[in-house]
Amino acid sequence: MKQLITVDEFIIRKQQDLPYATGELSGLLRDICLACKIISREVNKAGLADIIGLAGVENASGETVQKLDILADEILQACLQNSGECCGIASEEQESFVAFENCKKAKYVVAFDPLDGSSNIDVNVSIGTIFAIYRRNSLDGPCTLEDFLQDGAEQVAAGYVLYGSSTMLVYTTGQGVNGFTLDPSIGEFCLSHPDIKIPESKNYSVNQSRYKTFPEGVRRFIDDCVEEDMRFRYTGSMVADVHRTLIKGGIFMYPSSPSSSSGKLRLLYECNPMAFVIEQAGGAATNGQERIMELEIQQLHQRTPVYIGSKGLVERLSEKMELLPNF
Ligand SMILES: O=P(O)(O)OC[C@H]1O[C@](O)(COP(=O)(O)O)[C@@H](O)[C@@H]1O
Ligand SMILES: [Mg+2]
Ligand SMILES: [Mg+2]
Repeated sequence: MKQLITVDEFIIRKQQDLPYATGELSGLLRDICLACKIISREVNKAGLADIIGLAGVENASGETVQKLDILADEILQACLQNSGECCGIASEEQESFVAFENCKKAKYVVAFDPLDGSSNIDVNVSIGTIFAIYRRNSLDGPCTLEDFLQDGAEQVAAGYVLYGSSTMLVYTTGQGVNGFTLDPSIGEFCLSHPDIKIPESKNYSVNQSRYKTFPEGVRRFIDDCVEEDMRFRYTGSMVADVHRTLIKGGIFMYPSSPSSSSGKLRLLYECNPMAFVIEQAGGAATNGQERIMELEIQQLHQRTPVYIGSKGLVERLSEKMELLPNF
């Protein structure tokens, strides 16, 4: 029988490679895994329970919130608050960050998109959770806004859980990327994709229906993709689109438009964590001019255009954007 390595076992082994590590980050990663297993269970039976549909409110980004967005947000917050390793959280579904009174001495803060791709919930297309972990600037008192407003390059760990044909955890602590598939019969994430490297390939992923609104450089790049018979794929869930890009290679794009000069996706809990994963797998992530993980962040829900994937394609796109005026 093939030897199973659970994510807990994997984290413990990695921990032994770092003699100075105290186990707090490992504990935090395990708490995120627990929360995502609970979310996965809820997602799988969502059609049977009364949790599909609109929550009747808008979030800080002005987007419609679904009942499952709120449930996932509550599950993550509860698991992290109970963990003792997390000093506070920032979430897509909450206007401001939450400082945990019971864990003022904890070293880490976590930013997350509790449920990504929520427009796909009611049609059974893959959705996910994205998370980013930062070390606090100072351990005095409760966490502050500045603890969350750090460059993506300061991330200590980041990753996502994809609720797809199987549930999968993919994460990095800055030493490569590993993927774990949830075995529902034993309730454990087991190592299935060790040391993931993103290949170069001819796949592109973008919301084509917005083509006319894209900057000219992006339009010409997409024209080349069509000309070269590249494979087009787009689900409308960033987690699913970036995961496919990670495994099969290619580029995922969410450009700016005249009505939204910063695009749609959020830097803190969508673009930075995905950029960390993709870069650690050998790929690249840019806003068209600068590396995503070096962008200055001033607000929790700040948006950015994003072009992310295989290095060669991201470089080609950046060159096109440099040559052509923005609009
Ligand atoms: O419908 P559009 O404009 O293509 O946007 C799709 C994008 O919006 C998102 O759904 C935004 O994320 P949320 O569902 O977490 O708000 C991404 O997952 C996805 O890439
Ligand atoms: Mg999202
Ligand atoms: Mg979301």
